[in-house]
Amino acid sequence: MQKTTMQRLSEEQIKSELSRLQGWSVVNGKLHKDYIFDDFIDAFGFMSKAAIHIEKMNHHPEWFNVYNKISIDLVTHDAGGITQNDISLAKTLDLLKN
Ligand SMILES: C[C@H](O)[C@H](O)[C@H]1CNC2=NC(N)=NC(=O)C2=N1
Repeated sequence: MQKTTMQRLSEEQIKSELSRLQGWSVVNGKLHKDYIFDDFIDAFGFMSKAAIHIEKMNHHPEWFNVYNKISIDLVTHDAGGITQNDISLAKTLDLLKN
């Protein structure tokens, strides 16, 4: 698998990206959002659908599911911070959620 070098975004760049996203914030240095679904089946369906895109992007979320809730944290481990890959994944997840 090819490794792409990704630059950590600056505080300013993150702030500007956040202003164009809905419901995302930075928590403990990671892009964070909680999604609420009707039930577990809906939440799990979303995760399955998202998994296809995640694999294609080769960029993986930290996520935690309990029943109808998915708590999502996005960070680029290779870069040790938030990169454009995290922004792209946030946008992809939001599109799949709606
Ligand atoms: C080898 C492979 O490209 C890396 O491990 C990828 C896979 N998915 C990844 N996902 C995330 N969130 N951060 C990474 O640094 C990362 N690196």
